[in-house]
This record gives sequence, structure tokens and C-alpha cells, in this order.
Amino acid sequence: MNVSTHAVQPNLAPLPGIRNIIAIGSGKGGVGKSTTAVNLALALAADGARVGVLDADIYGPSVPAMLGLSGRPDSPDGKSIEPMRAHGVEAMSIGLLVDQDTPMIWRGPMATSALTQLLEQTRWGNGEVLDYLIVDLPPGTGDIQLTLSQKIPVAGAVIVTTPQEIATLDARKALKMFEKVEVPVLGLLENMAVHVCSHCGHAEHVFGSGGGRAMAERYGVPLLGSLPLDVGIREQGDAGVPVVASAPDSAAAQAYRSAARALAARLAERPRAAQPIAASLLG
Ligand SMILES: Nc1ncnc2c1ncn2[C@@H]1O[C@H](COP(=O)(O)OP(=O)(O)OP(=O)(O)O)[C@@H](O)[C@H]1O
Repeated sequence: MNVSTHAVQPNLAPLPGIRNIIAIGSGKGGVGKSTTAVNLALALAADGARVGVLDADIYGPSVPAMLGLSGRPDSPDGKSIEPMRAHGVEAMSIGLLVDQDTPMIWRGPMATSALTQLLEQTRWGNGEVLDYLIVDLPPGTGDIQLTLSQKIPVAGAVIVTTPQEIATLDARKALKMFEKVEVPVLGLLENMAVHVCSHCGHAEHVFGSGGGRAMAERYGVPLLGSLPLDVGIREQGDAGVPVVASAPDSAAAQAYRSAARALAARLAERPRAAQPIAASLLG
């Protein structure tokens, strides 16, 4: 697997040790953003990439539960932290550092700085370079997301939306926010698009069909995929083993795999990051 480092926002440079940071955002909560982020991460890893997941949802971290992680990460030198590993990906979350029942009662600047620390002090890749770091953003377009998109060098963003959300302006606001801070939107992912009956396999567009494609066309961004509303996705997410790992041959897992490939292909079309002069002299 040969993944290049792609261009980030104009005033930032990619972090050493991480080739591409991909932000997963949504206009509002509960659309399945975290579920999508972890399954995409596992799907990229299944294709041979070295992948990490950073849970940026400081107030409601759900990545540890979805990946079945518990316990505390190690900090051998007392300064940096070792990412935890599950299902072939690395992960870091504030949820791994504080008690599960402790609410994060922090103002925006504290939350933002906690997040930058989580990103920068985690020893991603264990000495090797990560191909992708998937960042699960909090829902919406608040303070934290905006600061993050301005400070963290992001190679591209993916917006997760449900068919109902498309009927509102929320997903469009997320899209506009990324455009404003010059983070390229790699595409939309329509979640809970089709319900597949677990008994008979009948597929039904509970919330209407074609919304994701219509929105993608209207805003000139690709539709990277449509993910089914599937009881297995919820059950396996709750059990800490995402469907891409627990049922790799299922239609749901295949939908994530194809969305991850569409994402990687779209990113590969983006310009590469400029090499620092020293690196280019060294060849
Ligand atoms: N495609 C799907 N099929 C069935 N259940 C799903 C699907 N996607 C997500 N879910 C379920 O919906 C619930 C919300 O999902 P998730 O936590 O991923 O949403 P979110 O957008 O990240 O929410 P938050 O705003 O809290 O961060 C979870 O119980 C999850 O298992």
C-alpha cells in the first residue's frame, strides 16, 4: 500500500508521522458519524493502510465503546501517550483518560487544547508513519470544529448525513464551514439510507431515496456511498466490534469498504503536499 501525503489548508503543513488527517463531520448529532468513522477506519486498514482514529468528540466520546476499548493508555515517558489498538487500528480518545461517568465540563478553549494535546502527544504509528488518521469530530459547526479546522492540518473532510438531515440545512452548514476554512470536502456519506429487513432481506427507503445524490450534485461534491440502516451495525457497534470486523462479508461491511475506497480514491486525486526543501534535497 502506497499512500501519498496530500495538501492541507494553505497556512498549515502536514504533521510528521501522519500522512493524511481526514475529518469526519456532521451537521447535527445522532446521524451515525462515529459509527461511520470507526467502520471507515477499519475498512481502510483492511485494504492494507496504517490507520488511527482520534475521537475529537471531547464532550461525548464514543469511539472507545465502539472499538471495545477499556483501560488506560500507557505513557512510558510521562509526556507522550501510546495509542490503544483494536481491530487493526490505533485509537485515542479523551474517554480513555477520564472516568466514564465524569462529564467534561469545559469551556471551548480547554476542550480545544485537550484535543490538540491528544493529537500531538499521542505516539501515532509506533515509529512508522500513519497513512490516515480519521478524526471523529463533534456534531455541528461550533467553536471547537472551527478552531480545529483552522489549527489541525486536514487533508480532507467527509460529511455524514441522514436522509432526514438532508431535508434540513444542517449538513449544508457543515459543508460550508469546511469550505470557509479551506478544508477540501472529499464527499458526502448518506447514512441510514435504506432499511434492510433482517428476516427477509427486503430493502426499503424508509426516508425517501435519492436525497444524498441530489445534495451531492447540488453542492458539487461526490457521494462516497450510501450506508444501510441495519440492525447489525447498531448491535455490533454497541458490542465494541464494528460490523467491518465482525461480519466482513455482510452487505453493510461491503458498503463501508466501498465508501472507504471511494474516499481514498478521491483523496488520491487531490494535490500532493509540498515537500519541505530539506526532504526534497535528500531525495
Ligand atoms: N447505519 C446504521 N444502522 C443502524 N444503526 C446505526 C447506523 N449508524 C449509526 N447507528 C446507530 O445510531 C446511534 C447513533 O450513532 P453514532 O453514535 O455513530 O452517531 P453520531 O452522529 O456520532 O452521534 P453523536 O452526535 O452523539 O456523536 C448508535 O446507536 C449507532 O449504533
